[in-house]
Amino acid sequence: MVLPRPRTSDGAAALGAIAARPSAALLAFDFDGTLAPIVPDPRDARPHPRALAALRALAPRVAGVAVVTGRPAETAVEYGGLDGVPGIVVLGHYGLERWEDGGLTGPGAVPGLEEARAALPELLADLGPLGEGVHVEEKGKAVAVHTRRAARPAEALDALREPLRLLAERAGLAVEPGRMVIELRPPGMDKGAALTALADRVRPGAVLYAGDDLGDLPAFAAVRDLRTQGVPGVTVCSGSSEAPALAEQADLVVDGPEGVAGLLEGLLP
Ligand SMILES: O=P(O)(O)OC[C@H]1O[C@H](O[C@H]2O[C@H](CO)[C@@H](O)[C@H](O)[C@H]2O)[C@H](O)[C@@H](O)[C@@H]1O
Repeated sequence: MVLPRPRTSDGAAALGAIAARPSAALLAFDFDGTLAPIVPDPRDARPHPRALAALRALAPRVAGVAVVTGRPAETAVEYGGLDGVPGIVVLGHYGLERWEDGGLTGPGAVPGLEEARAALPELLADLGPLGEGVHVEEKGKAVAVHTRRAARPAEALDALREPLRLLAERAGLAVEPGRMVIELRPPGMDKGAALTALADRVRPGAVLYAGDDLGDLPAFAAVRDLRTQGVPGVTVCSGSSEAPALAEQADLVVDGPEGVAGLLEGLLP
């Protein structure tokens, strides 16, 4: 398989370094929209079969493989079949949780979440007909309000922004906007801090991070920061029409999870 060519010289140098010496590379991926194609019901999300197969094959050859996701870590492990990827680390809830070798670590109850949960039914009812099809994903340590299945998903999302911002402020939670979703989650962690901590542990010779959504921007910034410390890094956008801001900041844009699968296959011997 041929490797795609990043459009930046930094990205090209990093991908070249990874291909030349995979044993020193840290490869990290977002789950939904990057490894797993976007589907209407979050419970149906599963990795692209070729991406998962390539990840399994690459894992023993690299310094580290990680999934950094807004999902609870155990949900990503279950939906992704990630316990079949040797040595993988799964950082859930934007890095608050860590799953490794079958063990999970993370914080306990989240202050303010109960208050947010209790307020959601009335807040959604206030949307009127625009709210039909809007649904709440219960994530244990966060709640996500999804509009993908509404008749007018983008309009419903826009109508929810301010009420959810105010609710999060009252409850002391962070607002995480995404692809037809707004999440209320614990503050104080993001994918950038999660990736930085992981890189501190792995001490890679080069890093690749692939994502598809706004929540991945801090991880892109972490890759750029690693570059300033002399660690080559490449940011990859799993492209879609829903998150143009991410494509603008990526060294390499590929065509969704299928493109991510092709990239991983290109790294295989
Ligand atoms: O960090 P990620 O792994 O990308 O998780 C972010 C959110 O992804 C999920 O929602 C997205 O994928 C769903 C399934 O394809 C889709 O229906 C939804 O519209 C997308 O926003 C997940 O349900 C959320 O909990 C994650 O926070």
